[in-house]
Amino acid sequence: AEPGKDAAGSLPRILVLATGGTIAGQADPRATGAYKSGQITGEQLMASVPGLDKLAKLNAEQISSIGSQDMNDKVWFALARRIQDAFDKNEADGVIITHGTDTLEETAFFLDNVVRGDKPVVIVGSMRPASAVSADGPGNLYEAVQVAADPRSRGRGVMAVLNDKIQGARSVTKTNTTSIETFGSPNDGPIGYVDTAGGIRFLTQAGGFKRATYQLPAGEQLPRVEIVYSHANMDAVPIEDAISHGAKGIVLAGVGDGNTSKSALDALEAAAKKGILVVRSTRVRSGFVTRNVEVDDDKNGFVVSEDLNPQKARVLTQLLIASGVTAPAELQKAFTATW
Ligand SMILES: NC(=O)CC[C@H](N)C(=O)O
Repeated sequence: AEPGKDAAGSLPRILVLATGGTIAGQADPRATGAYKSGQITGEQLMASVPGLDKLAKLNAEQISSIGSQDMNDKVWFALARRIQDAFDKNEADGVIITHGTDTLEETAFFLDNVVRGDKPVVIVGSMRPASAVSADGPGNLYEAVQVAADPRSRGRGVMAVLNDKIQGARSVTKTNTTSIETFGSPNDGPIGYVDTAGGIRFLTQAGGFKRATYQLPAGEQLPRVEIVYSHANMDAVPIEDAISHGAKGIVLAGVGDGNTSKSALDALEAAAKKGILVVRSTRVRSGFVTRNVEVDDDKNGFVVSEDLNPQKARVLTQLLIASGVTAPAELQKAFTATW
């Protein structure tokens, strides 16, 4: 069969779940340079991109209309359940999520850890609103459909598609506040490229690292996990604050290789003794956090985030706490990607 089409020649069925963000944003005519996220629906978005109907049979549903700075557990759970249902009932061959770019990487990583199956899930956004000169949304959406509709995209987990690059949920991160060239994978680069003329070029095999799939916890909320950002002159106050507000886990956005001051370390050690899960990540953009280098993780009962940045380490910490995992070796293993 031709790529993207099954043996009978029918187009792949793509479910588009719209959540809001700049891709659905419009300029506010009263203020130059200002615009509002999430003003147009997924349906309207797709209608604005010529040629999509030749790539796939698209069906859009509106899950929310929010800027992704307001992304929350409720929308995450709704997305995860809808995607799983569509796959389990064979209603769709792939899913596209339209999303704001601010927390796109967190939603991608959350879904990568909870959705079962090998059908493609693509998350897409844009940096410029639909009404801007050279809006990047329509091109990104077209490329997202190309990727979601292609059988070679199976078994690759959740992928972010923006600005001609296909990036894995574990690696992808926003690197520039305003440029359209913002999403990068600092540790391992994109998993592929896509453009309207050349199609898709994957640089990696499908499959990738082994992933556990976590169950969604009952209720509409993940456990409270705080990120504490380290810096010069760091004291214990932010850690004590997190504990007094009921944090079940603390992710350290450490300096360097996940380091922090003596007083902050002492507070983290005390937190771990109380049963709070302490994960050392880093404020540094790239690299891995390594166990037992300057900090005695074995003695303190800490876990290191490896290559996961603080905001993704937070999501995994939440899922692990919700799953009742407490054994240190098992916790550490969950953070380490093995191929
Ligand atoms: N470029 C964007 O998508 C940013 C808009 C908004 N802050 C959001 O994340 O939804």
